[in-house]
Parts: sequence; C-alpha cells; structure tokens
Amino acid sequence: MSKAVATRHIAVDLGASSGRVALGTLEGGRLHVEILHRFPNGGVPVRGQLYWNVLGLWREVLHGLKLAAQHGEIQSIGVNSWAVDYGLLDAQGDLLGAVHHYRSPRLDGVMQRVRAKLTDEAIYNATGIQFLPFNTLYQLAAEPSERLARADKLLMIPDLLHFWLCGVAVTERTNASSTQFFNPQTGKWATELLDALNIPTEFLPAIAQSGTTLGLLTPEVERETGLKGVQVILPATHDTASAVAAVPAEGRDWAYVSSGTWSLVGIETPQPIITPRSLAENLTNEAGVGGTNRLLKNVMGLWIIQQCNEVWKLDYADLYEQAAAVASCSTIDPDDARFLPPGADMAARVQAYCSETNQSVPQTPAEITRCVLDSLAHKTAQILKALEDVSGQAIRVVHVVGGGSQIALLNQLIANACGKWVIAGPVEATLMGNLLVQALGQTDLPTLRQVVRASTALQTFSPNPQP
Ligand SMILES: C[C@H](O)[C@H](O)[C@@H](O)C(=O)CO
Repeated sequence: MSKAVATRHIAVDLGASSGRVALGTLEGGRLHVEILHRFPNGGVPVRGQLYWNVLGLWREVLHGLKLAAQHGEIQSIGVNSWAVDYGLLDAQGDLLGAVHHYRSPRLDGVMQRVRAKLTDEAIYNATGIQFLPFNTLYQLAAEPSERLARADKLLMIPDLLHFWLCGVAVTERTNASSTQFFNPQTGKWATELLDALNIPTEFLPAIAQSGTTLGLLTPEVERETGLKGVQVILPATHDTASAVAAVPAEGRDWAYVSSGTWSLVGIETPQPIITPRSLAENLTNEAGVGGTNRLLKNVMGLWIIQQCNEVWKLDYADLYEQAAAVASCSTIDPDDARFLPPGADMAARVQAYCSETNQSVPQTPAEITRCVLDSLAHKTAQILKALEDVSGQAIRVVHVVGGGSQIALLNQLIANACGKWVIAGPVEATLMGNLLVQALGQTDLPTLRQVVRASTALQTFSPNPQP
C-alpha cells in the first residue's frame, strides 16, 4: 500500500463548538496532519430560537483554503460535520432562510407528536435509528409547510458546503443515515415516513457513497482561494463516521467511544441490527465507511462540562487534574432531557439532578466535573453491555478517539467502569478518517486503519479500581 509519491488533501472538520481546516500528506503508508486554520462555532440565539451561522463558517473555510493554497499542489478536499442539521435551497440554489440548530426550542414536543402519529416500530424498522428529539425527521416535521413547499433541495451541512465548493448537490450516505428517514437495508430514503407526515420528498438529493469524486472546485472558489485543479471527494461526511473509520483497531472484539461534545459509544457490525431488542435499547444503526454499519448510542458527552465551563472559564487541563483529585460522589444520567439545551445554569442542573435523586450535591467545579465524568463512564459501561447483548459480539478493548481521548481521567474511569482495556487516540480521528477516505477511496478499512496505527502514538489504560 505504501506509495512512494506523496498525495496531499484538505479536510474541513466542522464541530459544534469549533471548526478546522487541515492539510493531510500521505506518504510511505503514513499520514501527516497539519491544522492550518481553527475557528469557533456555536449556536446563534435569535428571537428564542437557535441557528447556525453557516455563512460565517463558509467564510472561515475559504480563509483556510487560501492558507492551503500556499502549500503547493493538492489533490482533493472533503468536508465533514456533525449530523442531522440541513439547509433548504430554492430552485436557484439559494439558501431559503437560516439554518436551524438541533438544540433549538422549535423542536420541543415534536418527536412526541410524530411518535403519536407513526408507531415506534414503523419508524425504527424502516431506519434503525435511535429516537432523539433533534433527528432530521422531527426537524422537518417542525418546519412550516410553506417553507417546505418552496424548497427545491435539502442539503445536510457538509453536502451544502460541497455544493458551494463544486456545484454538485448530493447527500453522502453516512450523513443520510443520521436523518431517521433513510433505510439502511435498501440504501434508499424511507420516503413512506415523510409521506405519512405530509412532508414533501422531491427535494431529497441522490445518495452517494463516501469516496465518490464530485468534481473540481468552481471557478469562483478557485479565484477566491488560489487553489487550482483540486477535486471535491466525499469523505464520510458525518464526523462520527470519519472518526470510526480511523479507529486504530484490529480484529473484531473492540468497541469505540468517539469522545467530544457528544460521546458516541458503539461497535462496527457487517449489517444493520434492527430487532425488538435493539429498539428496546434505543440503539442506532448509522452507515459507516466501506458498507459497514455503526451500531451505537449517542450519549450527551462533554457538552455538560463545556456548558459549565462557559461560566467557570477554567483551563480544561487544570479542571481535569483537580477532578482527578476529588473523590467520586454522585452520578447523573447524562442523557436526562434537562441537559440538552444550552444554558448558563448547567452546573445548577447537575446539582438539581443530584439533589432530586437524594445524592450528595457536588459543589465545586472539580466536584461537578468529576460527577459528570463518572456518569459518562458508567453510561459507557451500560451501553457496551447492551451492545454485546444485542449483537452477540464480545468486546475486549475500548478505543477512545477524538478530543476527549486526551482526558486521561475519563479514559481511566471508562476502563474501570467497563472492566476492559482502553486504548486512547488518535485525537484527530475525524480528520484522519476524512483525509484517508479521500486519499484511498473505498479502500478496505483494515488498510486505512493500518495507516492510522503507523501514524499515531496511542495510550493504553488497564482496568483497575484506582481512578
Ligand atoms: C447531533 C449530533 O451531532 C450527532 O448525533 C452526533 O452523531 C455527532 O455528529 C457528533 O458530532
């Protein structure tokens, strides 16, 4: 596999709290990643609702591409982001209004209304997706029908940026699978669910696989950035799918935690697992690279601590060091609905949960952080058990990838709670997965993961009772 000639690719990774433009160089079976541009992201509150500033993100992406153009010849570019959110375009290709944020209050009660109309079995059997109030299915159900009637195209966030980059409008499969109106068995949109809710389906684009070449940058983008002859190639556009592709695992007895704002806890299976048991566990089946299935569960993740720290303004490394020094006390269910919306009162919500459940109430930032990390570790252990039961696959090792893999305390707590070895890294799994799918196409995952292993230093945590 080791090619003598280096190839160079650009990955754009848009996360809920920040974005990056990175340059990846693949040479001799190793991938070198250089982050050229970092920028903040977040919800924009307007008149009681929450939106994404996609035009601001686009400006940052263009700036990153200008920097990339100074690095010589580049073969391709691909964009990934969080899932479920979308832009609507009119027949001229112009955005129809602002792009809604999945944590916006417009979704309050919508999932319940849809579930009262369609049975859980009908939705789950067609899609295999975890019931989460922000899934695209419920977002479309919350749209005014006049806005939907004017829409000519629905594009998920990375697909929207690919459209702006090269003028081609498709939906990449890993992101399509997050919507809860994609059927992973047929590989087609589950239009019957939308029909039943009187939601039009004509605006759904064709579904394309990761590794597909969409085309060259438009002349406008070339002029704006100075890049020339760069192909837009679809990575796994759902960030979690890119991260899972870059899990440095071998064999089959492993699970992953893609650890960041969200904690995505799952395993890879050859086929979707859609059974009464997987429905009862509310497990999700999202598409992975190379036709794999990601059987996983969303856990609220580091979001709770991030929101607390918006107020505390502490250095994260110091905060985690202090949290390691305090004793475990109480635990919360991180997926309790109260933790989903943003808010300066997040620490108070954690305290209220502890008080309502008759546990001791953490007081200091270190105690609250410890409580959240302990809770994430316990939740991870519960989900791994459910994944083993539902799939029949034994899990021996847990790979923690993404930004959260740098938190040694959390890795150790996960190892302890699960009684399994944890291998931490790479931190940049999403960028690596994105870049390697561009570089290697629909290659086999073992080859891709071999490159990740050759390019990354990993850390191992053994399960023991000491945090
Ligand atoms: C809504 C979340 O973004 C989504 O469920 C999760 O899979 C993700 O993309 C985390 O970045």
